[in-house]
Amino acid sequence: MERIEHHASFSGRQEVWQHTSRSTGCTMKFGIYLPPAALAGERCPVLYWLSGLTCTEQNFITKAGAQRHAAAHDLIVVAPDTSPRGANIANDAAYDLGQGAGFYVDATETPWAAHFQMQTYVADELPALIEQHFPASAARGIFGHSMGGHGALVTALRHPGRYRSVSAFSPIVAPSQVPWGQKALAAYLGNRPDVWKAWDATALIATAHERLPLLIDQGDADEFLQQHLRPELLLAACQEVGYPLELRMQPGYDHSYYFIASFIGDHFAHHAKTLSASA
Ligand SMILES: N[C@@H](CCC(=O)N[C@@H](CS)C(=O)NCC(=O)O)C(=O)O
Repeated sequence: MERIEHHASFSGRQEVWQHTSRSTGCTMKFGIYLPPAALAGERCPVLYWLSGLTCTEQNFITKAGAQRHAAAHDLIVVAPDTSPRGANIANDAAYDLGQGAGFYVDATETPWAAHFQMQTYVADELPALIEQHFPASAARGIFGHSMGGHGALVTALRHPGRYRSVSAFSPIVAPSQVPWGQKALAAYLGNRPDVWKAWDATALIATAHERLPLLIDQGDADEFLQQHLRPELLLAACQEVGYPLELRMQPGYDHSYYFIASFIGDHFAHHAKTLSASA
Protein backbone atom coordinates (compact mmCIF):
# COMPACT_ATOMS: atom_id res chain seq x y z
CA MET A 1 0.00 0.00 0.00
CA GLU A 2 1.38 3.37 -0.97
CA ARG A 3 -0.03 6.83 -0.32
CA ILE A 4 0.34 8.90 -3.48
CA GLU A 5 -1.57 12.10 -2.52
CA HIS A 6 -2.52 13.90 0.67
CA HIS A 7 -4.25 17.23 1.11
CA ALA A 8 -5.57 18.96 4.24
CA SER A 9 -9.31 19.49 3.80
CA PHE A 10 -11.93 20.76 6.27
CA SER A 11 -9.64 19.93 9.21
CA GLY A 12 -9.41 16.35 7.93
CA ARG A 13 -7.34 14.88 5.09
CA GLN A 14 -8.06 13.79 1.52
CA GLU A 15 -5.69 11.04 0.48
CA VAL A 16 -5.19 8.80 -2.56
CA TRP A 17 -3.65 5.35 -2.15
CA GLN A 18 -2.59 2.61 -4.53
CA HIS A 19 -2.21 -1.07 -3.78
CA THR A 20 -1.93 -4.43 -5.50
CA SER A 21 -5.38 -5.97 -5.63
CA ARG A 22 -5.90 -9.72 -5.31
CA SER A 23 -9.33 -9.59 -6.95
CA THR A 24 -8.44 -7.53 -10.02
CA GLY A 25 -4.81 -8.68 -10.28
CA CYS A 26 -3.46 -5.18 -10.86
CA THR A 27 -2.63 -1.92 -9.12
CA MET A 28 -5.81 -0.17 -7.95
CA LYS A 29 -6.17 3.39 -6.69
CA PHE A 30 -8.76 4.76 -4.27
CA GLY A 31 -9.47 8.11 -2.66
CA ILE A 32 -10.09 8.21 1.08
CA TYR A 33 -11.25 11.20 3.12
CA LEU A 34 -10.36 11.00 6.80
CA PRO A 35 -12.51 13.36 8.89
CA PRO A 36 -11.04 15.18 11.92
CA ALA A 37 -12.33 12.51 14.30
CA ALA A 38 -10.51 9.78 12.35
CA LEU A 39 -7.28 11.80 12.42
CA ALA A 40 -7.72 11.97 16.20
CA GLY A 41 -7.81 8.16 16.27
CA GLU A 42 -11.58 7.65 16.65
CA ARG A 43 -13.12 4.77 14.66
CA CYS A 44 -15.55 6.27 12.14
CA PRO A 45 -18.19 4.69 9.86
CA VAL A 46 -17.22 4.34 6.19
CA LEU A 47 -19.25 5.54 3.23
CA TYR A 48 -18.26 3.98 -0.10
CA TRP A 49 -18.80 6.00 -3.29
CA LEU A 50 -18.92 4.28 -6.68
CA SER A 51 -18.38 6.51 -9.72
CA GLY A 52 -19.81 6.36 -13.23
CA LEU A 53 -18.57 5.68 -16.75
CA THR A 54 -15.18 7.19 -17.69
CA CYS A 55 -14.37 8.10 -14.07
CA THR A 56 -11.30 7.32 -12.01
CA GLU A 57 -10.88 7.74 -8.25
CA GLN A 58 -10.40 11.48 -8.95
CA ASN A 59 -13.80 12.66 -10.23
CA PHE A 60 -15.71 12.40 -6.98
CA ILE A 61 -12.98 13.71 -4.71
CA THR A 62 -12.34 16.78 -6.88
CA LYS A 63 -15.88 17.68 -8.02
CA ALA A 64 -18.58 16.57 -5.55
CA GLY A 65 -17.76 18.85 -2.62
CA ALA A 66 -18.09 15.88 -0.28
CA GLN A 67 -15.30 16.71 2.18
CA ARG A 68 -17.23 19.46 4.00
CA HIS A 69 -20.10 17.04 4.75
CA ALA A 70 -17.87 14.09 5.60
CA ALA A 71 -16.07 16.28 8.13
CA ALA A 72 -19.34 17.54 9.64
CA HIS A 73 -20.71 14.00 10.07
CA ASP A 74 -17.40 12.31 11.05
CA LEU A 75 -17.63 9.87 8.14
CA ILE A 76 -14.71 8.30 6.27
CA VAL A 77 -15.42 8.33 2.51
CA VAL A 78 -13.76 5.84 0.17
CA ALA A 79 -13.95 6.32 -3.62
CA PRO A 80 -12.36 3.53 -5.70
CA ASP A 81 -11.51 3.57 -9.39
CA THR A 82 -14.20 2.19 -11.73
CA SER A 83 -12.21 -0.74 -13.21
CA PRO A 84 -8.86 -2.47 -13.40
CA ARG A 85 -6.42 -0.56 -15.61
CA GLY A 86 -3.17 -1.10 -17.46
CA ALA A 87 -1.61 -1.70 -20.85
CA ASN A 88 -1.85 -5.49 -20.42
CA ILE A 89 -5.48 -5.46 -19.30
CA ALA A 90 -8.42 -5.99 -21.66
CA ASN A 91 -10.02 -2.82 -22.98
CA ASP A 92 -12.43 -1.52 -25.62
CA ALA A 93 -12.32 1.65 -27.69
CA ALA A 94 -15.82 2.64 -26.52
CA TYR A 95 -16.23 4.71 -23.35
CA ASP A 96 -18.92 2.37 -21.98
CA LEU A 97 -16.98 -0.92 -21.95
CA GLY A 98 -13.67 -2.05 -20.49
CA GLN A 99 -11.35 0.26 -18.57
CA GLY A 100 -13.38 2.98 -16.85
CA ALA A 101 -16.54 0.89 -17.24
CA GLY A 102 -16.31 -2.15 -14.96
CA PHE A 103 -20.01 -2.01 -13.99
CA TYR A 104 -19.14 -3.46 -10.55
CA VAL A 105 -19.73 -7.06 -11.67
CA ASP A 106 -17.49 -10.13 -11.51
CA ALA A 107 -16.90 -10.98 -15.18
CA THR A 108 -17.06 -14.59 -16.31
CA GLU A 109 -16.27 -14.11 -20.01
CA THR A 110 -13.04 -13.84 -22.02
CA PRO A 111 -11.14 -11.51 -22.21
CA TRP A 112 -12.64 -9.74 -19.18
CA ALA A 113 -12.72 -12.41 -16.46
CA ALA A 114 -8.97 -12.29 -15.74
CA HIS A 115 -9.14 -8.79 -14.17
CA PHE A 116 -12.69 -7.42 -14.21
CA GLN A 117 -13.72 -8.67 -10.73
CA MET A 118 -15.02 -5.34 -9.48
CA GLN A 119 -17.83 -6.71 -7.30
CA THR A 120 -15.40 -8.77 -5.24
CA TYR A 121 -13.09 -5.76 -5.12
CA VAL A 122 -15.63 -3.21 -3.86
CA ALA A 123 -17.70 -5.50 -1.63
CA ASP A 124 -14.98 -7.73 -0.10
CA GLU A 125 -11.38 -6.77 -0.69
CA LEU A 126 -11.60 -2.99 -0.33
CA PRO A 127 -13.66 -2.92 2.92
CA ALA A 128 -11.31 -5.50 4.51
CA LEU A 129 -8.33 -3.37 3.50
CA ILE A 130 -9.90 -0.14 4.80
CA GLU A 131 -10.91 -1.71 8.10
CA GLN A 132 -7.39 -3.10 8.58
CA HIS A 133 -5.39 0.02 7.74
CA PHE A 134 -7.57 3.01 8.73
CA PRO A 135 -9.54 3.99 11.87
CA ALA A 136 -12.75 2.54 10.43
CA SER A 137 -15.65 1.07 12.37
CA ALA A 138 -17.67 -1.83 10.94
CA ALA A 139 -20.58 0.50 10.01
CA ARG A 140 -20.70 0.82 6.21
CA GLY A 141 -22.84 2.79 3.79
CA ILE A 142 -22.72 2.84 0.00
CA PHE A 143 -23.72 5.35 -2.68
CA GLY A 144 -22.79 6.23 -6.24
CA HIS A 145 -23.61 7.85 -9.56
CA SER A 146 -24.97 6.41 -12.82
CA MET A 147 -23.02 3.16 -13.42
CA GLY A 148 -21.87 3.63 -9.81
CA GLY A 149 -25.47 4.18 -8.67
CA HIS A 150 -26.23 0.79 -10.20
CA GLY A 151 -23.13 -0.53 -8.43
CA ALA A 152 -24.23 0.82 -5.06
CA LEU A 153 -27.78 -0.55 -5.31
CA VAL A 154 -26.71 -3.97 -6.57
CA THR A 155 -23.86 -4.32 -4.07
CA ALA A 156 -26.17 -3.51 -1.13
CA LEU A 157 -28.93 -5.79 -2.45
CA ARG A 158 -26.52 -8.69 -3.05
CA HIS A 159 -25.03 -8.45 0.47
CA PRO A 160 -27.81 -8.09 3.03
CA GLY A 161 -26.39 -7.15 6.42
CA ARG A 162 -23.17 -5.69 5.03
CA TYR A 163 -24.33 -2.08 4.57
CA ARG A 164 -26.49 0.01 6.86
CA SER A 165 -27.44 2.72 4.36
CA VAL A 166 -27.67 3.17 0.59
CA SER A 167 -28.44 5.97 -1.88
CA ALA A 168 -27.79 6.92 -5.50
CA PHE A 169 -27.62 9.77 -8.01
CA SER A 170 -29.00 9.08 -11.51
CA PRO A 171 -28.51 5.31 -11.24
CA ILE A 172 -28.83 2.78 -14.06
CA VAL A 173 -31.64 1.03 -12.18
CA ALA A 174 -32.39 -1.75 -14.69
CA PRO A 175 -29.21 -2.60 -16.63
CA SER A 176 -30.74 -5.71 -18.16
CA GLN A 177 -33.37 -3.53 -19.89
CA VAL A 178 -31.28 -0.60 -21.24
CA PRO A 179 -28.51 -0.27 -23.87
CA TRP A 180 -25.60 0.67 -21.53
CA GLY A 181 -26.37 -2.28 -19.28
CA GLN A 182 -27.18 -4.82 -21.97
CA LYS A 183 -23.91 -4.12 -23.77
CA ALA A 184 -21.78 -4.42 -20.62
CA LEU A 185 -23.60 -7.39 -19.09
CA ALA A 186 -23.45 -9.32 -22.39
CA ALA A 187 -19.70 -8.69 -22.63
CA TYR A 188 -18.84 -9.45 -19.01
CA LEU A 189 -21.37 -12.22 -18.23
CA GLY A 190 -22.25 -13.63 -21.65
CA ASN A 191 -25.50 -13.41 -23.53
CA ARG A 192 -27.49 -14.81 -20.61
CA PRO A 193 -30.34 -12.50 -19.54
CA ASP A 194 -31.23 -14.90 -16.69
CA VAL A 195 -27.76 -14.31 -15.17
CA TRP A 196 -28.03 -10.52 -15.70
CA LYS A 197 -30.95 -10.40 -13.25
CA ALA A 198 -28.57 -11.09 -10.35
CA TRP A 199 -26.87 -7.78 -11.28
CA ASP A 200 -30.01 -5.70 -11.83
CA ALA A 201 -31.43 -3.63 -8.96
CA THR A 202 -34.97 -3.60 -10.35
CA ALA A 203 -34.94 -7.41 -10.56
CA LEU A 204 -33.24 -7.86 -7.15
CA ILE A 205 -35.76 -5.62 -5.33
CA ALA A 206 -38.50 -8.17 -5.94
CA THR A 207 -36.82 -10.76 -3.68
CA ALA A 208 -35.01 -8.46 -1.22
CA HIS A 209 -35.50 -9.32 2.46
CA GLU A 210 -33.63 -6.36 3.91
CA ARG A 211 -35.34 -2.95 3.73
CA LEU A 212 -32.65 -0.27 3.75
CA PRO A 213 -34.46 3.01 3.04
CA LEU A 214 -33.33 4.10 -0.42
CA LEU A 215 -32.81 7.75 -1.47
CA ILE A 216 -32.43 8.46 -5.20
CA ASP A 217 -31.92 11.88 -6.79
CA GLN A 218 -32.46 12.17 -10.55
CA GLY A 219 -32.24 15.32 -12.70
CA ASP A 220 -35.14 15.68 -15.13
CA ALA A 221 -32.83 17.36 -17.71
CA ASP A 222 -30.41 14.41 -17.62
CA GLU A 223 -29.40 13.53 -21.18
CA PHE A 224 -29.37 9.79 -20.34
CA LEU A 225 -32.70 9.67 -18.47
CA GLN A 226 -35.06 8.10 -21.01
CA GLN A 227 -32.64 5.74 -22.71
CA HIS A 228 -30.37 4.43 -19.96
CA LEU A 229 -31.58 5.38 -16.48
CA ARG A 230 -35.38 4.89 -16.41
CA PRO A 231 -36.02 5.32 -12.66
CA GLU A 232 -39.71 4.58 -13.20
CA LEU A 233 -38.81 0.89 -13.59
CA LEU A 234 -37.32 0.75 -10.09
CA LEU A 235 -40.16 2.84 -8.67
CA ALA A 236 -42.73 0.34 -10.00
CA ALA A 237 -40.72 -2.63 -8.62
CA CYS A 238 -40.47 -0.95 -5.20
CA GLN A 239 -44.19 -0.15 -5.13
CA GLU A 240 -45.00 -3.77 -6.00
CA VAL A 241 -43.22 -5.15 -2.91
CA GLY A 242 -43.47 -2.17 -0.54
CA TYR A 243 -39.74 -1.35 -0.65
CA PRO A 244 -39.07 2.11 0.89
CA LEU A 245 -37.81 4.33 -1.96
CA GLU A 246 -37.68 8.13 -1.98
CA LEU A 247 -37.19 9.07 -5.65
CA ARG A 248 -36.68 12.81 -6.05
CA MET A 249 -36.94 14.17 -9.60
CA GLN A 250 -34.91 17.38 -9.54
CA PRO A 251 -36.13 19.92 -12.11
CA GLY A 252 -33.55 21.36 -14.53
CA TYR A 253 -30.59 19.24 -13.39
CA ASP A 254 -28.43 17.24 -15.83
CA HIS A 255 -26.16 14.18 -15.36
CA SER A 256 -23.06 16.06 -14.23
CA TYR A 257 -21.18 16.60 -11.00
CA TYR A 258 -22.84 20.06 -10.81
CA PHE A 259 -26.01 18.08 -10.03
CA ILE A 260 -24.25 15.74 -7.60
CA ALA A 261 -22.63 18.66 -5.72
CA SER A 262 -26.05 20.33 -5.39
CA PHE A 263 -27.57 17.44 -3.42
CA ILE A 264 -24.56 15.65 -1.91
CA GLY A 265 -25.31 17.21 1.49
CA ASP A 266 -28.75 15.55 1.57
CA HIS A 267 -27.14 12.18 0.84
CA PHE A 268 -24.66 12.61 3.67
CA ALA A 269 -27.54 13.44 6.01
CA HIS A 270 -29.41 10.33 4.78
CA HIS A 271 -26.42 8.07 5.49
CA ALA A 272 -25.45 9.77 8.77
CA LYS A 273 -28.95 9.12 10.18
CA THR A 274 -28.11 5.41 10.27
CA LEU A 275 -24.30 5.32 10.27
CA SER A 276 -23.60 7.92 12.92
CA ALA A 277 -26.20 6.36 15.23
CA SER A 278 -24.64 2.90 14.87
CA ALA A 279 -20.92 3.75 14.85
N1 LIG B 1 -20.30 10.33 -23.31
C1 LIG B 1 -20.00 10.82 -22.01
C2 LIG B 1 -20.52 9.82 -21.00
C3 LIG B 1 -19.76 9.72 -19.77
C4 LIG B 1 -20.42 10.34 -18.56
O1 LIG B 1 -21.34 11.18 -18.62
N2 LIG B 1 -19.90 9.95 -17.42
C5 LIG B 1 -20.40 10.40 -16.15
C6 LIG B 1 -20.85 9.18 -15.38
S1 LIG B 1 -21.97 8.18 -16.34
C7 LIG B 1 -19.31 11.11 -15.38
O2 LIG B 1 -19.33 11.12 -14.17
N3 LIG B 1 -18.33 11.68 -16.10
C8 LIG B 1 -17.16 12.28 -15.48
C9 LIG B 1 -17.36 13.65 -14.90
O3 LIG B 1 -18.37 14.30 -15.17
O4 LIG B 1 -16.47 14.08 -14.14
C10 LIG B 1 -18.52 11.11 -21.91
O5 LIG B 1 -17.68 10.30 -22.38
O6 LIG B 1 -18.18 12.16 -21.33
